Amino acid sequence: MSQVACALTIAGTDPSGGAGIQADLKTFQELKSYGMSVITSVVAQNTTGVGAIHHVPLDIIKEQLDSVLSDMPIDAFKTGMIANIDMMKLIAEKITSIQKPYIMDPVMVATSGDALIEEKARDYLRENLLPLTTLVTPNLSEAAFLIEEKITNIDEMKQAAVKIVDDLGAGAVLIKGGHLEGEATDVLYDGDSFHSFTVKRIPTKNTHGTGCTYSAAITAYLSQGMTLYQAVEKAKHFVTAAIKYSFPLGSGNGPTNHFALREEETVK
Ligand SMILES: Nc1ncnc2c1ncn2[C@@H]1O[C@H](COP(=O)(O)OP(=O)(O)OP(=O)(O)O)[C@@H](O)[C@H]1O
Ligand SMILES: Cc1ncc(COP(=O)(O)O)c(N)n1
Repeated sequence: MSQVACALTIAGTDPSGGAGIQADLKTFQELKSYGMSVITSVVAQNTTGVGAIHHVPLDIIKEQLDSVLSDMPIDAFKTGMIANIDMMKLIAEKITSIQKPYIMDPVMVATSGDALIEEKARDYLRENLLPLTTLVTPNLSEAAFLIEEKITNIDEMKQAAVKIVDDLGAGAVLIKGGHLEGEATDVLYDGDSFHSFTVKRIPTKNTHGTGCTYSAAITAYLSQGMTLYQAVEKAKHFVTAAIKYSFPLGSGNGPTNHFALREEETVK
């Protein structure tokens, strides 16, 4: 590692600051990794939903990747929104040279329900990008899409986890249970053993960007050399605090609070 741990995100944007690249960079900064970003799509969105999407031209995505990869150290990286097959092909080709932990947030729809990737790109993602991952972090509906079966409880989350790693070829999987009833339980499976991470559900509608923030926190901690288990454990703590201290900003689902660890310090 260089003087500072370096983390890269390859994803779409959120001008309202709660999700996408903006959430990733805030999280990297807050957790003390040096943050870098390659933008795939410029998304006009806020807490209420998505207005419009401009896909960055492929040659400019390539130039961004080349600029970072040819000059900067990378200790871990993540992908978020990758809207279509052409972008996925390019990114798959470029990231194979990185040889560092790769965390994929298989973003498909925003909290608001708006689609963020083309339907036919989902199969490409499963078949071509998933096998390159160190960790994939689907929510319940993304995991259900990956295995083509419904998931309605923790046992089914575990069965899905085994399929995603053993059959589909992910390095490891963290299935997020934020959309289940009751406690917020996530299941980590690394091909060997299971770990569950459970917190009491926080009563809030301000969950815009939780998935992005969580996977960015895991990426930051992995960039600092932690084991997968340690990184997920600490990231779960971070995202839970970010939800607990979330901001009631905007008129839809407000953003999580990336200063949350500082809030915890002040109430100690
Ligand atoms: N109300 C809540 N209280 C506590 N933890 C929560 C709550 N909602 C979600 N989580 C946790 O937040 C993390 C993100 O999970 P979630 O399943 O919501 O992912 P996501 O669907 O990708 O995110 P988003 O809801 O932003 O689209 C997980 O650790 C989940 O358990
Ligand atoms: C550019 C971009 N990427 C991802 C999400 C998903 O956000 P969430 O974490 O709320 O599901 C989003 N709304 N916008």
